[in-house]
Amino acid sequence: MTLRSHVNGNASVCNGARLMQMRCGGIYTKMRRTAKPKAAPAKKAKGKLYAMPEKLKEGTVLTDLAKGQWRIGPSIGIGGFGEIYAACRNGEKNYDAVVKCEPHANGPLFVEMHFYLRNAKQDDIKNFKQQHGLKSLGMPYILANGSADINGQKHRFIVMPRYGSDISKFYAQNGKRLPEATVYRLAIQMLDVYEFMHGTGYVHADLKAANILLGLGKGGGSQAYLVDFGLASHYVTGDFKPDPKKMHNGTIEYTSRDAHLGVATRRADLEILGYNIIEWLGVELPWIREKLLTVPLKVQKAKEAFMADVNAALKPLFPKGVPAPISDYMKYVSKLAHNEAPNYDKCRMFFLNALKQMKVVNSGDLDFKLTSQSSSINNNSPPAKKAETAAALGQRGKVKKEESLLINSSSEDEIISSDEEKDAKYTPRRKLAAAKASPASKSKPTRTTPTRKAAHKPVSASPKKREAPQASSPLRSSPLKRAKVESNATPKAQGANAKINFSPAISLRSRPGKTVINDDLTPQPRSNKTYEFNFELDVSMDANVIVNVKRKRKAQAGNTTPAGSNKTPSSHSATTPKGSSPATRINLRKVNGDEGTSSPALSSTRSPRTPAVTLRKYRR
Ligand SMILES: Nc1ncnc2c1ncn2[C@@H]1O[C@H](COP(=O)(O)OP(=O)(O)OP(=O)(O)O)[C@@H](O)[C@H]1O
Repeated sequence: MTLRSHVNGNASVCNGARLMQMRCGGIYTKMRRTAKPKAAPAKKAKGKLYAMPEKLKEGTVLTDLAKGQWRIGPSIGIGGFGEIYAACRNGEKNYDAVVKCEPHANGPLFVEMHFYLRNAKQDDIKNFKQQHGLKSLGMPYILANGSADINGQKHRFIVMPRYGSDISKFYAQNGKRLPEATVYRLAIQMLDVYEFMHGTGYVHADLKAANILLGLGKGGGSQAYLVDFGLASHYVTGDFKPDPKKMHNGTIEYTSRDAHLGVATRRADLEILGYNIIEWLGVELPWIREKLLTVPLKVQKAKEAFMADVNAALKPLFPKGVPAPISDYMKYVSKLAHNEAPNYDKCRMFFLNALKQMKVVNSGDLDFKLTSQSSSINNNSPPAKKAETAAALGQRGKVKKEESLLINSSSEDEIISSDEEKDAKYTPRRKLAAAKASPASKSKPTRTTPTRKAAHKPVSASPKKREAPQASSPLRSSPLKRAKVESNATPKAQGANAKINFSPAISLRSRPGKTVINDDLTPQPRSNKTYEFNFELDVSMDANVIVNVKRKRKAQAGNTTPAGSNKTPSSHSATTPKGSSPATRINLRKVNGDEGTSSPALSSTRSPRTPAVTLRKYRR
């Protein structure tokens, strides 16, 4: 079906595969419709919290807040909840900008926009480069922003410079590895971006090959840009307080230990970079090799074990010897305190020294061609699988873009906290789907290959350091009630020990390779329909369900039953044991059935009402 939309008076047409939102088992997710031409209405359906943006037709003109006009070109990428278009100033021919457009209610673009507006002004970037003796910096910036009414739906858009291919394409083309020297150069460039960003009080939290784009145009190939600031948040400078609402945010393969606990820290960014560079060297990360990605808690544990003894963890990954910069860097990161400012110069030196030894200059185009020398690094070669041809990749990327992100209602479904506010303006992006496949078999779709333009040559790190300000007014700091899960351990120890673990049977779902955001920026409104079910029954979950999670204070011995509850055998079996830590209580209610009916007379034909199911909190 073809849908007509109107943007600033210009008729536009959208058709074909669109993303639509599905809600299932209390989880909001999206499903991409592929072949069926009979599309659902572009407007979000009643009860759906997310909507993908309306398709912008080529030639559409958007007017930004400063009255600048931007002509939309072809679509060049689809992110989790938005679409990226090439764009140019109206009247010009050079599509050297991109427009990222999302429904107004989507939180991440709001976060990204404000991050750019506040912290990544072109002057700030210029000053940073001057202060640090850098010819270029892989920090994007915003050119314009605005709102547009598209097909009756309010959208937000930002305009940014256009970059080239993302490096996941080269990684996949090379059979899942990058040349060693290029890995080190990328690490240095990303540390530069981190230093700039951390200097503004924010962390990125989602570095991965798919979010690193080469510059566009002549010389652009020497600088990599870190994009997608939808997860940017203020880092903590005080106590380490795990936040259940943000646990496991990021891309599961690379999520840091702190992010698994919902805490934004600078060391977490460095750790994420560490996992990436190890992988770029052709090594399969242990939690990927062991196929743990669908269970975030297992990934979290594996990473904790990994970082607890970096030497021992790296050895088997590099049987011919662990590259010095990798072990030095990972050891350094493992020793950082959660609120400690990293020594970026020191980190860059690990990689610069390695480049020196390899006699590779840290300038000129980044080389993604794998030679026998650059691929001879001592690793396990998990990607012993054949390198994929560019053509095959292009095909695969295409297929992936259209694949269904279908969720099933298994016991791994995410639990949505009932503590969430109802009056929030922005909707968090919960990209949760039943992506069971190993990420090893996945890669990002191939992007449009750029033509080259401006010349930049990066130079090594400079001596000047920029003081990171105190995190005072977090853009995404939660105004919401948070679970108190602090431990008494020291901040550093807390990073490793403080945890809330749900039952493995109710683990948070992850999406290998994809960013997952469980944030509280835009709490989910409650559904009108809730269902009650007995935990021990085989329940079909193909219905809208709200699962309210509440933690209780430590129950007194012999008084673990919620007052007035009709306990079922299942809830008895899950009662908090004497002396255990506060329990997690989950209420499951059904509204459009026999809500409030707990008559024993009905029990022969219906499930008994289960007012509360108490789960035990895991302790180490
Ligand atoms: N400035 C840019 N220039 C060229 N391509 C871009 C640019 N920004 C993004 N892209 C392309 O669009 C894709 C999606 O962009 P981005 O990651 O910012 O979107 P997202 O909705 O936040 O995605 P995600 O699902 O990774 O969170 C990128 O992988 C990249 O290929």
